[in-house]
Amino acid sequence: MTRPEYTAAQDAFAQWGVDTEAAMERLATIPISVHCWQGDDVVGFEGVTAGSGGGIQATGNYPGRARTPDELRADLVFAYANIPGSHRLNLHACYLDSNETPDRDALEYRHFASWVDWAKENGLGLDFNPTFFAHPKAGDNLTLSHPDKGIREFWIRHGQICREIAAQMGRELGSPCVNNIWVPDGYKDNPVDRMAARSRLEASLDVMLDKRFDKAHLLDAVESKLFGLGVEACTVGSHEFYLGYAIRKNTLLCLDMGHFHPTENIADKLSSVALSVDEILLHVSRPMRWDSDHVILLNDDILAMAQELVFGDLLERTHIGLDFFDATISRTAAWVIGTRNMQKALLRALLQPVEMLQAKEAELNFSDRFILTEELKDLPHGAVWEAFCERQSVPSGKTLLNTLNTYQASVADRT
Ligand SMILES: C[C@H](O)[C@H](O)[C@@H](O)C(=O)CO
Ligand SMILES: [Mn+2]
Repeated sequence: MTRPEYTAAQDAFAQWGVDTEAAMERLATIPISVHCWQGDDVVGFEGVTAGSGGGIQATGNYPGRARTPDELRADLVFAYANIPGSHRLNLHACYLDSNETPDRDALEYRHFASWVDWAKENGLGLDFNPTFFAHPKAGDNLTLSHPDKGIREFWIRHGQICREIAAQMGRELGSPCVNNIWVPDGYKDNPVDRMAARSRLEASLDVMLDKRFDKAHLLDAVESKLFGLGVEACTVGSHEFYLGYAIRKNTLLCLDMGHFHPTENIADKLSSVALSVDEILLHVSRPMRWDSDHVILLNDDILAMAQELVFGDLLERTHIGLDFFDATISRTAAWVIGTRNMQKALLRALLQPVEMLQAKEAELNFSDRFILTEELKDLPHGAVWEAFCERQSVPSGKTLLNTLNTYQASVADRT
């Protein structure tokens, strides 16, 4: 039954020429790649306790951390049931599901086969990431750019294996698997040979990415970063490095919202990058003073990002992934609320009278553009979101609060 609040909202938006039905239909088709690592504080299932390393760190000791693949999958099933639409799972190589303990250069598809079966059962797509951190051979915060050829070759092999695994995942699921490459490589203090380090990274990537795969199965992405804990002076894979690399090698470019100077506007980068690369991967995140990976809020940064995707007609060639991890709150709540915030931002963007706004700007009528953008903020977006959740059979408001708390209570005794 249609609620009167939705009917009123539909009329309010129609007065601006906006079709709420079309907006909801479009939103339902946008997959979000939910990151596995929010569920267990980036620990993984290798059975070693190396810690996340590489300058990334989950902080907090909230009860309920998933300790096994089965626990993580149960938590994910719960999370997806409370997120409207059909989505993807973004898996890291350190999340293998096996009784064996292969090193990173000995991983095989079969170590991840259970994830693929589970993804099939749950109608999910899979994305993948080689894990270049939390390993003795990454102890110097140098991997693909390490001066030691043996260490570079170890990580190249890991990267090659991960591409094979990702391609097979894509093949099995009939949906291209985005395999994202992020390396922590960098220097705490000012290096004196940046050129050598970057040349080594480039050469390693070239070898790793040499084999061609069908794009229907595998999409390679490279992720840049400004700095991390312990690599404050120089990150080898900087934004300029990877922007150039992605253009030259025709890979996706991954823009992580926490990987730039805190005053930079990441939404502003989308249109610039999209003119030179075919497809973009986003790691939607929330940095606070540094790459702190806070759970995303429905804030101006996220709204601006969603607006650029919609206004710039970039949804078809942008893969929306999430990258946050908070261990001070319920991890399943973090997944659900964070993912829904991304969707709410997209819905708000889809509910804008884009052509009207763009026409005002083209006429240089900045006063009208200003008046409109501010007045439109008062439209009843919430009623459309409620209707969307209802149609997708997921709860909202107090029911969602209770659902999240009940599940959290059921996992709180994990030690
Ligand atoms: C776990 C992820 O690979 C990692 O967060 C990476 O994407 C990143 O953003 C590192 O800062
Ligand atoms: Mn990231």
